[in-house]
Amino acid sequence: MNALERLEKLLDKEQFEKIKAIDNPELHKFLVEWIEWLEPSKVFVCTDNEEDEFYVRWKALYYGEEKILETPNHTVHYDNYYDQARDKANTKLLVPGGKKIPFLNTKDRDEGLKEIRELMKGVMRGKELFVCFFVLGPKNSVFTIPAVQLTDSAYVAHSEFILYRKGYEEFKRLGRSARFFKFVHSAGELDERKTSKNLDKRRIYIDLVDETVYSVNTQYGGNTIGLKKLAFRLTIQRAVREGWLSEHMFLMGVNGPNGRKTYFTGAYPSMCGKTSTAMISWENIVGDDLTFIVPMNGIARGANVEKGVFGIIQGVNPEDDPIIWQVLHSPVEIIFSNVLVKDGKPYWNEMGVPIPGEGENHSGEWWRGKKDAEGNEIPPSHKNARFTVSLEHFPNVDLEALEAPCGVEVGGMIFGGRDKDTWPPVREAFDWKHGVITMGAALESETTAATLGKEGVRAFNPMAILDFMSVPLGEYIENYLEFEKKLRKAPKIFAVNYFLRDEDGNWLNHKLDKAVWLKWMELRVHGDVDAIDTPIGYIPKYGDLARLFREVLNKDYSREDYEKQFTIRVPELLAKIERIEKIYREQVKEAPEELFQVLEEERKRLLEAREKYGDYISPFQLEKA
Ligand SMILES: Nc1nc2c(ncn2[C@@H]2O[C@H](COP(=O)(O)OP(=O)(O)OP(=O)(O)O)[C@@H](O)[C@H]2O)c(=O)[nH]1
Ligand SMILES: O=C([O-])CC(=O)C(=O)O
Ligand SMILES: [Mn+2]
Repeated sequence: MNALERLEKLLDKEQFEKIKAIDNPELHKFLVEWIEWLEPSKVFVCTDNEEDEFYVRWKALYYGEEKILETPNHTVHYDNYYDQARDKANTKLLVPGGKKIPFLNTKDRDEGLKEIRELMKGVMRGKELFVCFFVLGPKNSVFTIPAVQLTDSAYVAHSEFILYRKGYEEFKRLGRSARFFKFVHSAGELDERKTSKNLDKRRIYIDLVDETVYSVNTQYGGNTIGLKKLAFRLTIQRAVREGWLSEHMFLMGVNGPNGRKTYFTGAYPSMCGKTSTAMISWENIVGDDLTFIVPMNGIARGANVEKGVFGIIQGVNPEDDPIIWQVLHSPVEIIFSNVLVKDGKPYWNEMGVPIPGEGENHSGEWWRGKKDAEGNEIPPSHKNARFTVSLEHFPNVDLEALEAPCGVEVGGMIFGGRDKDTWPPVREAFDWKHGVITMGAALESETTAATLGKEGVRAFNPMAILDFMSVPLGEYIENYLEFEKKLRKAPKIFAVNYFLRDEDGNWLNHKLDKAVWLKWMELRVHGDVDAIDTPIGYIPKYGDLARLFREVLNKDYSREDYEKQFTIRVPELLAKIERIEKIYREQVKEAPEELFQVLEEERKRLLEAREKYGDYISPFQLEKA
């Protein structure tokens, strides 16, 4: 019996017809093998029909994975108290022979496949399996990658309908020529709150050979939403093989003088400001998490991989995030996850309005002062609580850019992280190579609640992508350096730091100051303002920033603040070069030789400047020079 014949026996006629309409034997084989193995009691195949999407939304409520909130189209979903973030330890890349690759969590492919298959045998007994088709990137474009998702979580399927473009028709159109990704997910056994129970058997295994990802005994989006961080490992591998970039970056349009619009991408680690930057109300968001950048006719062109936002809700307040606030209070389709709910209304930490002292949250029934099993006080919502919503609902979205089959020209690329004491708030690289190495490859950031484990630890995180890296780092950086050679005009590279603090631990910048840095970078892309030459790149002149603070935020910007923020901190910068060089020499090992040269040049410039001006160099001193 061939795969299609076996499928005909397994599926209802209506569901079978939907599969039969796709002429792809590889797909049929994958489906039949997994459906037989998972043993669901029911299978539903989603086409691009709206009714199928409604069916999934309804099932999320029916099975209790989501609950209705007061505002129409709003629901809440909870993950297990210990399943609130990405599980790095149990996320493994399956590679033949289990080859050790520095900084990557690898496992022998045969062993991994065997283990995951055992964990998944019959795991969907008594459950409904959803077969869903989506695409990464805009449809029918150079960016498009089709993907099929099998999941027994209606919440996961529902999230994907919000976040990705539908792909059933694309699968039909492509037939046998589709080079598609495959995702198999099961939430596993659920407890009475409908959250994954067997967390000790939580596994996320990425098969790089077969471009397939398996995820079991977890529900948290970062571990389960196939097209998000699971697909990301696969697209990084493809990008490096094919010579383009697949990045942990937002994509946004910054509005310059006289109606000019310049597109920027920005790579900051999880929970470090991508969404809050791309959402600035007077600029235009295209994407907030994942961007493909492809060279076309010598121009770097970017596209959002997704069409929705799985964003952090903590700290969203009406003053700093008016647009997100407005969308979260309108009757558009939204899934709130791991927030506090009281009388059908969602609440979250630091929302800028009073929060009830009791309700239901990620820990179950909650009251202020409640402690968890470890004795920690449980806040109203989890730090990594999120909202899931389509971008089309945001008044500041650039829909044309979102759907453009050729993407948009990338004018600038920004790197940044949580750094309390080393980098200034914004600076521009001397050139592509300088930026890629001293800003991208040298990125460090403090760990956050987006992953399980300790927070606030400074960690090496090149290009904000280390958690998702799926090829040896040296190859990844080499691909970046090569990328410039395919371009007539390379994007300018910048670095930002929103998280500088003074000696007492107070932030040196307000959350909205980033809006000013963006305007400055926009002007620099077009050569409209001068800058100060420093050992680590170009920084803004005080006068330009003071004018922009006035224009953009209607604020005074003092010379004292400027001087504090933009002081060149030579000891910290030198120590950082030491750390980074050591990591690449001793741990990464196969890094391109250019990386060491560029770091060495930067060190030399810093040492010379220190001779002349001392350890802490005022930007005013450098401006005069
Ligand atoms: N102090 C300070 N905090 C900020 C600033 N910008 C953002 N944050 C905080 O950083 C946290 C996360 O920011 P997001 O923009 O949602 O993070 P993201 O980079 O989109 O993260 P992922 O979705 O996990 O990839 C929130 O708690 C914000 O309040 C800033 O300029 N200063
Ligand atoms: O993938 C997730 O869990 C959410 C996210 O954007 C990140 O952690 O970078
Ligand atoms: Mn992210």
